[in-house]
Amino acid sequence: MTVRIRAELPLPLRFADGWSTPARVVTFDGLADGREHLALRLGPAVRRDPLVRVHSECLTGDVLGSARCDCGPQLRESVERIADVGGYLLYLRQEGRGIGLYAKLDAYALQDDGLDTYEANVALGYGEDERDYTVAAQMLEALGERRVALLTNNPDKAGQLAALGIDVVRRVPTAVHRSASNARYLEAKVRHGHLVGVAPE
Ligand SMILES: Nc1nc2c(ncn2[C@@H]2O[C@H](COP(=O)(O)OP(=O)(O)OP(=O)(O)O)[C@@H](O)[C@H]2O)c(=O)[nH]1
Ligand SMILES: [Zn+2]
Repeated sequence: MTVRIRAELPLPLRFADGWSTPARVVTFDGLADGREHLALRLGPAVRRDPLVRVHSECLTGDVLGSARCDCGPQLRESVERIADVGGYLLYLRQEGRGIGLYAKLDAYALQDDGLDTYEANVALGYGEDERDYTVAAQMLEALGERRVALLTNNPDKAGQLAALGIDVVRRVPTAVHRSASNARYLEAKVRHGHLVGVAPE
């Protein structure tokens, strides 16, 4: 089934500190997994290579302000940077690197006993990272954007999108949002190939 835009409408954003930006939210029909993924269209319209952030849902970090990860600050940084130059934020409903919210919280309990974020997933019987970016590629195609600059430190995300037919012309690193509470989480990401704090070559 071809993926099509279902609706697009204004969704002005205002954050707790008062920073605000106009935005448009886009919904889709026909996405591969039938879940309610969203795109936000932000900033000026650009003719080539929009800046795109593919953000996986993290209820604890994005909504509640959990300091165990860097998702909340990355989401805010992404919205601001895309609003500056023009592009999209794709908000994918694959919580906990695809294992779900309760399983992620089970994994947190194991992390408190000494496992890292990836080992904890495996101890629970899941893959280290179960995310699949098929729906992100489908959303970009429906938006008419096959060439993008991708805001990420995660080479797997860029690699999966490229394998799905999206031309990632540039990787744009995100800032490092380090704190005492998320330091071990970020170190585990680096051990698994994330380019945290590394500029693209
Ligand atoms: N299973 C699991 N998922 C986590 C944990 N901490 C954060 N997540 C999830 O990880 C996802 C965010 O992925 P990250 O690896 O932080 O970042 P990324 O999006 O792959 O990489 P960047 O694009 O560079 O930010 C969200 O779905 C979070 O819910 C954890 O300890 N265990
Ligand atoms: Zn998080």
